[in-house]
Amino acid sequence: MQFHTWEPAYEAILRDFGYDRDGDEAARDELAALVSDFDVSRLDATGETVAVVGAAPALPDDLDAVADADRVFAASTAADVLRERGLAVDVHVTDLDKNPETSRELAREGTPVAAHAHGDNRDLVAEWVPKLDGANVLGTTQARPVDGVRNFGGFTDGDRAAFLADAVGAERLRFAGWDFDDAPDDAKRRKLRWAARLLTWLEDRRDERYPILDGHRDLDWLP
Ligand SMILES: Nc1ncnc2c1ncn2[C@@H]1O[C@H](COP(=O)(O)OP(=O)(O)OP(=O)(O)O)[C@@H](O)[C@H]1O
Ligand SMILES: Nc1nc2c(c(=O)[nH]1)N=C(CO)CN2
Repeated sequence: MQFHTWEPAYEAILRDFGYDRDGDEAARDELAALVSDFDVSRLDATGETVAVVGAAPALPDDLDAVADADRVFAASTAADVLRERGLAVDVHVTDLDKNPETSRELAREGTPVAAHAHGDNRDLVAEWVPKLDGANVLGTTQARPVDGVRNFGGFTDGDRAAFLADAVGAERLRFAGWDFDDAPDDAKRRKLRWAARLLTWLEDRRDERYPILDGHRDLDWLP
């Protein structure tokens, strides 16, 4: 997704949460100093079904879509649930705030880690990105992309995984581990609300219907 297409969504998110754009840009620049260019063609999913795996509490009972998929893009702690059950992770999408040791292990094994920098995880980026095998790190930002730091669209780890799958040519997206009604607190609920909005936008752009969005579709925020 071109940044000018993403930017209205980004600005709506900045407004809603009161995030500081300068903070996101500073985080992006710090990440850019730590990563090298990642060859995104390594993730090519043309013609494939990608499972976009979120970390809803019911994920362990929702693994059929994962087993059926050609590739698995796992968000944050969803990667741990999959690995505990012997299921492969093809990309780990994370802002490093929950399971950075898993990111380190995956990158060491050769699995790409899409590591995201924003204004509220700069300390984590500084601490953990240098510990990851740099050959397997794809730096991402929600601000304007620079150098090796890319913006495929998306906000939470899970919806960023979906936008990444879209960007690398996935023919079909399947969702596992998503539940917009099962958030532990209000902050998470608000973030999931944006995840639902952004996925509604994605399904609209791709002319698809994702059952996880039933009862949660929202395009009213689009300028
Ligand atoms: N009920 C849910 N609770 C938590 N995450 C969910 C849920 N449903 C879907 N997800 C998706 O799973 C992703 C991973 O969840 P997890 O709680 O491990 O991550 P997180 O590191 O707190 O995510 P983020 O930093 O993006 O908020 C979320 O980013 C979200 O997109
Ligand atoms: N500035 C900022 N950006 C974010 C944040 C956050 O807490 N602050 N959280 C995210 C997903 O949890 C994604 N992006």
